[in-house]
Amino acid sequence: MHQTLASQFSTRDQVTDFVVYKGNGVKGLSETGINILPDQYIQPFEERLINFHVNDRTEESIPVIDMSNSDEKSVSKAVCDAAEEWGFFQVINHGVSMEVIENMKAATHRFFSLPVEEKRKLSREKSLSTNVRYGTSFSPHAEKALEWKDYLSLLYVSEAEASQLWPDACRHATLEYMNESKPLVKKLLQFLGENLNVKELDKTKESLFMGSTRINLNYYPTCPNPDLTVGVGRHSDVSTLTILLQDQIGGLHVRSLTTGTDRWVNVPPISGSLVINIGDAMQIMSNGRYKSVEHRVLANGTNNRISVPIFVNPKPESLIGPLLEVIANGEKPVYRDVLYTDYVKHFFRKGHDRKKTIDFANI
Ligand SMILES: O=C(O)CCC(=O)C(=O)O
Ligand SMILES: [Fe+2]
Repeated sequence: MHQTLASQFSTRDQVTDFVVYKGNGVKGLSETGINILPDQYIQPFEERLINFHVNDRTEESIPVIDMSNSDEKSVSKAVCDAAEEWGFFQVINHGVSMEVIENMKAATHRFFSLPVEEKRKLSREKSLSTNVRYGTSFSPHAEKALEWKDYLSLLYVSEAEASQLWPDACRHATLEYMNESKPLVKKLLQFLGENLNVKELDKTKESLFMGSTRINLNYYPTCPNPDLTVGVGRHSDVSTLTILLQDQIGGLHVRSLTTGTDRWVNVPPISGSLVINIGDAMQIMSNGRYKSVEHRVLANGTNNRISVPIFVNPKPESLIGPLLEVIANGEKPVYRDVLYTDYVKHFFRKGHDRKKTIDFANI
């Protein structure tokens, strides 16, 4: 028989202790069989799904771009158009093998299936490095309401560091997936750059566009009251570009820019595809031409879901602002130059808050 929340935990603090501090995560909480959502996960009314018009018809979603003939002008044009009009698209025939993708998904399940004592070694309190962190929600200390998600976040520094610090359960598959996706990342950045008059992805531009990489393994367990909470709250990414692998469960929603009103579209899972989105750093560098768009993840009442975003970021010490190539023609800059590390700190200081992070770089 399922335990109720009341029989397992008598106070709100006991739930937080079990999930956040003891390292059980929401996965552990879900697996106790609780059938009532604890208070701290109840999102404010305006953040709940009921308030959004979501267009579920698959023909009204983000573009799907076939990368198989990527030398053709039509492909780079489709990428740049999608970056301007949606800020989000899916790619198929992208060059990352199905085997590598399946191994990455299996590795994610393998990591989250580890005993709590193993995962907890990588918690904020215990991890040997800030570059490797297992946690839950987004910033539990800064959030008004918690989010129904656990994660492992890995900042890539070098193969040597990864082989020392990354968990055995997922290290090999994660490195392989990151390496295989690199040509795709470069190609997309080349397309987006050329369209902004950046002639070449030289060393300086590589460091600015893709100087550091973070990969997250996300786990969204089954939730007792999915309508009252979220998997991830509305936010835009702080990356240059994000490459997202999602499984077949679905639940990612993207705000639609084209319809003007507060409309959202569902991103339907397509087997073998990768979801690409523009992040704030790219919106700033393109002086607002490419859009870093709000998205959110629903909690799910019947299934566990996983996703694996690769955040392709500027180097932390990079100064990011509208590119000279963009403003050379007299275009007025709408963002100031900011140190990327300051921008990221600003993002993590608070809970998810829609598109507000980018105001930090407003002129
Ligand atoms: O799980 C997903 O589909 C998206 C996750 C996400 O938006 C993020 O980690 O920034
Ligand atoms: Fe995101």
